[in-house]
Amino acid sequence: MHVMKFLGPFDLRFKNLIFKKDFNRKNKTMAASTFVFSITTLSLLVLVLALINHPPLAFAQPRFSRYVCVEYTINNHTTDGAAYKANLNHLLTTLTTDHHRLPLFLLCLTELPTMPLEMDLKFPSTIIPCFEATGQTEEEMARMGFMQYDFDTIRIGTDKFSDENKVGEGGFGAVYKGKLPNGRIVAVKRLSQASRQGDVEFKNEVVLLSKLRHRNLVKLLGFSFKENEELLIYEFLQNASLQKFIFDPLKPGGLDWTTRYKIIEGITRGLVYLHEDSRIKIVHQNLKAHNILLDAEMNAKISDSGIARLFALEQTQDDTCTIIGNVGCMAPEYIRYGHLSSKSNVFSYGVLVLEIVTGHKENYQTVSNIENTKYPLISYARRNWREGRTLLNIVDPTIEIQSETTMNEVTKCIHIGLLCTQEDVDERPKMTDVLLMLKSDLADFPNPSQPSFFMSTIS
Ligand SMILES: Nc1ncnc2c1ncn2[C@@H]1O[C@H](COP(=O)(O)OP(=O)(O)OP(=O)(O)O)[C@@H](O)[C@H]1O
Repeated sequence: MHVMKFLGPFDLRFKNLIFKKDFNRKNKTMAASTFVFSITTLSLLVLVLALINHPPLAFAQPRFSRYVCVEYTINNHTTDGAAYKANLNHLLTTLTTDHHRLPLFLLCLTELPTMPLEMDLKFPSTIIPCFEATGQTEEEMARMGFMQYDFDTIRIGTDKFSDENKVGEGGFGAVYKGKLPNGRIVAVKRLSQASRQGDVEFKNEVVLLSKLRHRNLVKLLGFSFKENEELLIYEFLQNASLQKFIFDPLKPGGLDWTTRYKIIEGITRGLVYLHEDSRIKIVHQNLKAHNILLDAEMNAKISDSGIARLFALEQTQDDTCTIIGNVGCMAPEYIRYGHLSSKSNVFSYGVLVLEIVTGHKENYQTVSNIENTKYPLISYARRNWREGRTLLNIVDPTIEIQSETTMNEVTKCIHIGLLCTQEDVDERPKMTDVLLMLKSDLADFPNPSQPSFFMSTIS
């Protein structure tokens, strides 16, 4: 018998599985019946199936607390069925031979596209672990320097969530500047009604999110909840959000090129971490200038990473994902089919880079039908690029291009922006490629293709 010690944390819950029929959880020897569920990510599916199909696993973590009898059959193979099977086999081998490699393997699985799958589960056959909410001990949390704060302490620290302390309001709720008893200044996000879920689930998700740690992500310091209230406590960023600097007409010339380039590099590194290096892979659901916060030294930090997970319980079976708040610039495949992947993030990143270089906001519009979404900024940049016009047509006039280095960096960033906003998802670079491009010679860059949605927008 294999005894597996799961080193976790794995992004695995049954919360993404929506059972159409209820079953008697107490009865461990259920009569055969069929359950259909949808699942939002293939990696989750693969691991769930691996677990389902692998009875001899025993788990050290308390989260695997119940056992049910399951045998599965897959009814609905899509075009990704082969990849799924190969990965499942690989995963099973990995599980049985070298569990230390599992986290890496999971990262590789998550490169597969997000897709809803329908499956039938048939009961009973073998005993398998069925996991519930992740149990994180107070000790583990303390080790991470992560805190559950007393609600009244935070309420007092924000002067009862006073208007004077309110620094902004987004789709997830209002944000307040606050002070902890140790004197540390923090930002407190008071989650709106829509985010509510069970206390345990909320805590588990937040603990998971707190493990996202990178110098280009806004640090989640802790959380607090009481009755109907849920709070997230973040490090406070003195310079608030990037959009104020690049779009605010009252701040003309607020950002020189060196600072803009540093911000672009920071966003790139933050996304590389989220997509490839973090223990849980995160596709940012709403990448936009509002969600890039700046510290006192104008270092960029991506905010709201993974926060949509807190709302995921409210997904319906048909949703591939739920967007909350004012959306940034969405990729065409997301608008058309609801497909969200790391490559949709690459698209939004490309838009962000073009916005930083041009100082103009991408006011994309969906005219008459979603096939006809127009991206005026991308179209404008692309047209100028194709026709070989001078950089000055594209670049924010407040940027002084005095040296060859600046000229090179600006040109590179426009080129990267155009590559990232290609319509074909496969043609867009990965964020690791983008990071390399920022360091390499322009001559090595491929030419951006001419996608159809831009054609329809060129007058
Ligand atoms: N950690 C923080 N430090 C300082 N200010 C912050 C912090 N987090 C948010 N803010 C301020 O609060 C504003 C609202 O932030 P929030 O992330 O809630 O919404 P948003 O990004 O504007 O919109 P959405 O929720 O739709 O993404 C930000 O624009 C910023 O000015």
